[in-house]
Amino acid sequence: MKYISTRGNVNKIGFIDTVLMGLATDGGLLVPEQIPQLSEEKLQELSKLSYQELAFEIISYYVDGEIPENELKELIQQSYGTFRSSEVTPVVKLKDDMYVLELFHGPTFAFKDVALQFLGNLYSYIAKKTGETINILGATSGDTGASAIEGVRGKEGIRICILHPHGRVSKVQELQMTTVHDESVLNLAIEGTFDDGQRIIKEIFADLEFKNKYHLRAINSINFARILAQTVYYFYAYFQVAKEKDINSLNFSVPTGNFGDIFAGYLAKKMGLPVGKLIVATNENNILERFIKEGVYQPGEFHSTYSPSMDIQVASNFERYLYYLLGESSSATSALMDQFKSEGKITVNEEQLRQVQADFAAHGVQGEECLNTIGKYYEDTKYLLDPHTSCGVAAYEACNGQDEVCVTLSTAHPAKFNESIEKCDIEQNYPEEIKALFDKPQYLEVVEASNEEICRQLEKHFRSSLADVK
Ligand SMILES: N[C@@H](CCOP(=O)(O)O)C(=O)O
Repeated sequence: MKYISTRGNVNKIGFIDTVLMGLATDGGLLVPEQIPQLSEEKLQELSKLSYQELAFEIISYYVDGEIPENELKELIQQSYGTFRSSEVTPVVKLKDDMYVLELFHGPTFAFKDVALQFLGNLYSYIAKKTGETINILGATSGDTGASAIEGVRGKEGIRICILHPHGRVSKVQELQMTTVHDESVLNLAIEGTFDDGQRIIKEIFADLEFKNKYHLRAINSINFARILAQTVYYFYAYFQVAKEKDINSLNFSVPTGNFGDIFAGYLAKKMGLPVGKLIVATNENNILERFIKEGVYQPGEFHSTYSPSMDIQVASNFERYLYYLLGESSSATSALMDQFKSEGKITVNEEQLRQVQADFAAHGVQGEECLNTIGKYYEDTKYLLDPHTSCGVAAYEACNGQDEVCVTLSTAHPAKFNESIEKCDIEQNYPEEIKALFDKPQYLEVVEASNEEICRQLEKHFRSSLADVK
């Protein structure tokens, strides 16, 4: 298994180099040269496995022997041993035709833990094996930050810097990131939006001299390892639903911001999992909904919403999908990404739009609809949705067809978004870990959202790594 760039200007590399490269050096995203195809018999076999066993099987296709089997198994056990549910990502039935895939049983109560517990351990493994210096740079709209920090804190030889948009994440999200008192962790609250942070880190990664000097590594879903670990739970959910229902295919409704989570579902489908519709649920920041409905990918006005983790205009993983939409043509992908840079939009032709609509359905959820859905499901089922999951459920209601069965991805625990839940007049019980955050001091720096300022901060934080250069 080798990896190539969506823009075609990176020599083929293996799995560990892919993890270390993060953003491809030509500015594109790394993808597997060929996607493994699983037969029906293989799927049958996989359906009998525990989450950890399944993760091992799926991940092995992509690691392709670069990590010895027993060590990969150990990495996976370590990563999911921190989850509060023995099933890791349990499936809960809410309606006859709708299940919720609970992805929030990890240490920071968000779906990001599923991949970032694994990636944190993987980075630590690579650091130990190869002596590579791991200085992580990431951007968050709320959930990735805490999850990434939790995934690597206390691990020898790893430092991390996370950018979050100042005042635009929920209080719990902010506390989860900023109450970690560890000299290897730097939290920068930027005066701007998540898109500013994501643009800045991508520009810094593209400055290869700076990236190499400070050994910068990616933790966001630009890193293919993130997508890979997230693919596992689509398989797991499918197998759990298939155990109790006779299904030929299964829809998934996915709260979507950076397009990484839903792209993992797209990858599972390409591997042969019988996925029906992949439903993109957005909030008022609906660039993806507009693209799927109209074929034009163009950022709109930024909105602060009840689901802050999805307050994203430019979705990182969109380029990975574009590459497949364009028949795996790196020259066509580069041309469209160049056009996006110069004109600020991408328009696909009618035939391509038909393909997009065969791959995805979409629904943009407005604030009121998000809160009403939380209220309605709480009243009807006593199940409390967080505002992101609520967007997913509202999108299932809008897009799931008759006789179709859907799994909605529950991306976070409602306790992370008390501001929104309180608006629904619902009182919730907070997990002890979250309650405890409110008594802790915070460590963060509020900084201007400029490349110069962020580089200055990184030089300070990662300075000692210069001595470690191999
Ligand atoms: N929604 C994310 C934004 C970053 O996305 P990622 O999947 O690329 O890490 C967040 O909560 O931070």
